[in-house]
Formats: sequence, structure tokens, C-alpha cells
Amino acid sequence: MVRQPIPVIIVAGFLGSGKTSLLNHLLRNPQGARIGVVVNDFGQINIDALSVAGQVDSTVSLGNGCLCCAVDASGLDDLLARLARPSSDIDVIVIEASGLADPRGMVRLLLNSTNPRLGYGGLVEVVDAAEFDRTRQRHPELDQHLRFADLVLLNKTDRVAEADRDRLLALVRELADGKPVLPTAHGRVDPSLLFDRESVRQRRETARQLSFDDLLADSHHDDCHEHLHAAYQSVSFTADEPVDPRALMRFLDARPAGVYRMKGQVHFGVPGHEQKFTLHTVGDFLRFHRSRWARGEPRRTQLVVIGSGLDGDRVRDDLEACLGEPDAADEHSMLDVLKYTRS
Ligand SMILES: Nc1nc2c(ncn2[C@@H]2O[C@H](COP(=O)(O)OP(=O)(O)OP(=O)(O)O)[C@@H](O)[C@H]2O)c(=O)[nH]1
Repeated sequence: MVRQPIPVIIVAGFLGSGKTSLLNHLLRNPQGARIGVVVNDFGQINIDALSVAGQVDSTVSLGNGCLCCAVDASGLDDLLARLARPSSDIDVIVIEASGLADPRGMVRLLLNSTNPRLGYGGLVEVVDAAEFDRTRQRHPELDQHLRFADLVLLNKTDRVAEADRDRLLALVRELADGKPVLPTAHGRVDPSLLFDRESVRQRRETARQLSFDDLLADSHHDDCHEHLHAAYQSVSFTADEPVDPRALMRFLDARPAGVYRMKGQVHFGVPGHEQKFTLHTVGDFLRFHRSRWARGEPRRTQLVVIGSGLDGDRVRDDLEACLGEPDAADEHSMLDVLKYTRS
């Protein structure tokens, strides 16, 4: 079975916004995933709570399978390659960008990476609700960072009054230009929003075929607090009829506001392209992986769309409108899909 690339998630945000708190939260709630963590300084990572098992070069292996590493930007490429080696057995990598760094360089580095074991997992921008107005005054570039992020966490909402929280949410949503914005306290976000639990499971149980129930279960797992789920929605879509590739690409080009991730499989059924196309989107990032259908596996499209502030009926209707055979005279209907496809 082809191994799925390891998603690499970048956590950025200005000084003190709550990046380390988010990281600690993920490390405490790894959902069965082995998390590789890359930080500039792991002094603040809650290593005690994780029982340190041993130390290797500049990395710290933690008892629960997590790995922390200290690195500067120039060593990042090598370090990621090292973490992605099968022997490290890592399912997801989280990089904490230093407080002042512009995260775009790191995103570019990942998107341009030729390492097939690594995949872009998204840029999460953490902002401090209590300091938002002052930070924005001091660092006008914050607006750009918000536009560039795939997911924004408006953190420290416990430190602002409700009316202020609503004002800030509306303002940050406007600045983030359609990207999902979630209010959080102490970085407590549902980890399944960031990790593909099904790909973790696929990596761990390679013999087992993933069912659609598994995909859905990923959006409703039980070991996180209920209130974490309230902040985002997941919309599922399934269809036996083939999908028109051009119509789907139009949908993906103009993803509905609030969509953070899409995952699942697509059945185009176009002659010569009858294989299974596994779709993965994070923010603006889009990728298909082409593979064979398993023996007896029904050829159907099954998608989960995850985001915040989604209009579920609208998403379903828009996807429904993508069903149908492409125009028989259109020889190049798959061209745009193939541009984003890795076999
Ligand atoms: N009240 C409150 N305090 C928080 C919250 N999130 C983080 N903090 C506190 O804010 C301080 C900074 O949080 P960190 O998670 O270290 O922030 P950071 O972005 O990693 O900071 P730098 O590494 O300095 O950039 C710490 O004292 C946290 O305990 C929150 O949601 N509410």
C-alpha cells in the first residue's frame, strides 16, 4: 500500500499569542498519532507531563511517542527529512514558527519540498484576542499573515468580554478573507481538525480497508471535550454517480467560505481515469492521489468537508451539482485534476 505523506502543520503567531499552549494541548491529546514537534526553543513545552524517554542528537523523544526538536530555519529541510524517515514512525509533524518570523517562507519551503514523504498540512495562525488591537497597531503585517493562514485561532477569548469577543471574531473573519476562524482558550482546539486520523490509522493498520464510517468517525471522535466540536462543522457527501472533473475543479477553485479541510475519495469514471482519486485540501492547498480501487470496493465518491461557519446544505447542493458525465467531446476534461495529482 502506498504510504500517505506525513502532514506538516505550521503554527505561527506573534509573541505570546498561545502557540506553545496549542502545541502542549496537541501533545496531551495526540489521538493515537505520533507527533513530531519542531520548535526553536522547547523550554516551554510541557515535557514533564509527557515523561521524557531519552535524548537523541538535538531531538527529545517523549514517552508517548512524541518527538521534540530544536532547529533553526536553515536546518529545517534536513530535520524534516530526518523526521519523515520510516524509522522515526511519525504520523504528523507540527512546526512552531518563532514569534516574529514571517511564516510564508516556511510554507513555501514545504510546498516546494520534493520529499514524497512530506505533505503540506496547513498554516495555523494563533492570535491573542486580548492584545489583538495593540498587536495590529504595532505590526500591521498581521493583516497579511491572517490572509495567508489556512486556519486562524482567536486565542485567549477567556480574557475578553463577550461583546469584544464578537467584535474581534467579526473583524478577524473579515481580515482572514473567508478562512475559518475559531475562538479558543489556551489553544484547546479539537486535534482532529488538524490531523487526519484516518491516515494515521491507515499508516498503522495498512492491511485494513478504510470505510466511509471511519471517515465520518474521524470528525466525531470521543476523547476530546464536547465543546471543542461546537466551533466547527463537518459536512459529508456521498454519491454513486460519477463526478464531472471540470465541475469539481470549479467548486474547488471557489471553495465556500469557512472551509478548512476536505478529504475523501472521488470517482470520475472518465475513460482512462477510472481509478480512485483521493482528495486532500487544506486552505488553498489541493492535492489528489491516484490509486487502484481495492477488490470489491464500490466506485463512489465520499467526501468530508470540515470548516467553521459552513452552510452545510449549500455545500451539499454545490457538490451535488458537480455530478454527471463530462461532455464526451471534451478530451481534456481531466487536465486540471491531473495538474494536482500525484500517483
Ligand atoms: N488567559 C489565557 N492565557 C493564555 C491563553 N493561551 C496562552 N496563555 C498564556 O499566555 C502566555 C503565552 O502563551 P504561549 O503559549 O507561551 O505563547 P507563545 O505564542 O508560544 O509565546 P512565544 O513563544 O513567546 O511566542 C502563557 O503564560 C500562557 O499560559 C489563553 O487562552 N488564555
